[in-house]
Amino acid sequence: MSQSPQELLTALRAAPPLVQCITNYVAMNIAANVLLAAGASPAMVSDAEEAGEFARIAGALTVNIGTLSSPFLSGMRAAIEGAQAAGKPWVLDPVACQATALRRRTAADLVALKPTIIRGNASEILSLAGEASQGQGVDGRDSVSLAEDAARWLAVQTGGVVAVTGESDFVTDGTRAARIAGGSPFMPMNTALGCSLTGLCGAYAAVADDPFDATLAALAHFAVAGRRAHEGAQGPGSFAPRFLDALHAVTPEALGAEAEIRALESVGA
Ligand SMILES: Nc1ncnc2c1ncn2[C@@H]1O[C@H](COP(=O)(O)OP(=O)(O)O)[C@@H](O)[C@H]1O
Ligand SMILES: Cc1ncsc1CCOP(=O)(O)O
Ligand SMILES: [Mg+2]
Repeated sequence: MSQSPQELLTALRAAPPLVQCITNYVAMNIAANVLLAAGASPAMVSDAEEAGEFARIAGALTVNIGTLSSPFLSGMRAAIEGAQAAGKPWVLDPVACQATALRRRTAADLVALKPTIIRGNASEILSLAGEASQGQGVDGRDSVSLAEDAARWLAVQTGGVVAVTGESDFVTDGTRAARIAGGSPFMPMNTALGCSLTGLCGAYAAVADDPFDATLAALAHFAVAGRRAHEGAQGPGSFAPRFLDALHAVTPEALGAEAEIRALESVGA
């Protein structure tokens, strides 16, 4: 039986999950505040000496290659091993994976470890699937619809869930798929909101039975809060605090009522 975003937000607020975020220097503060506002408990723990131990006690792990370096990578590997040993979900954010040989190689190595969820913009998901990508550094430059087949292929390869985000979002586990509408054009003008959404996917995955339901709930929470925050915002600056407030103010009932999730036909059903 699938769990709705309303049920999952109720569960998350009842028992805030501990989410280990190995994320980039740009995102650390923003993502922590986003998770706290939504109702989760973030911890930015990345050193290899403790990352594996921490992953065993966290509800979920998120791994982000935004400011990639050897120490970060060692921490990621230790943490993934710890999460997998403890049966905890882990989420990959392949930031700018199309940009350099190091990023392409690292992202491919991490994908081979079979993340529970991969969340990226369309340019990143295309690149992960070995297709041409127009991404410019960390910014997506391709449409979500162009990356849908790449996402399905990647989901089948990993056995996990793949989320492609942009003006409207797409989620698939290779069999099921859905689109989520909402958000705000000010969101891509605020750095690290994609990274923060990856953290929130981890939070929902920690409380959900099924990572597909968790991903839908996280994306819907962002879409609803983004749409609410857009009202009255003058630009990206005034949007940012409104967005944090909206993440916090959205109740499970409002999430259920305002989420615009459209299920697509199952492949092979
Ligand atoms: N033009 C847009 N309109 C509405 N929401 C958007 C738009 N672009 C991105 N978003 C939202 O911003 C969040 C971050 O997505 P995205 O910008 O694709 O990630 P990244 O920052 O990793 O490139 C997602 O919730 C997504 O739905
Ligand atoms: C600007 C920047 N540079 C390296 S990581 C990063 C943040 C990217 O965040 P997001 O992918 O969520 O926009
Ligand atoms: Mg990103």
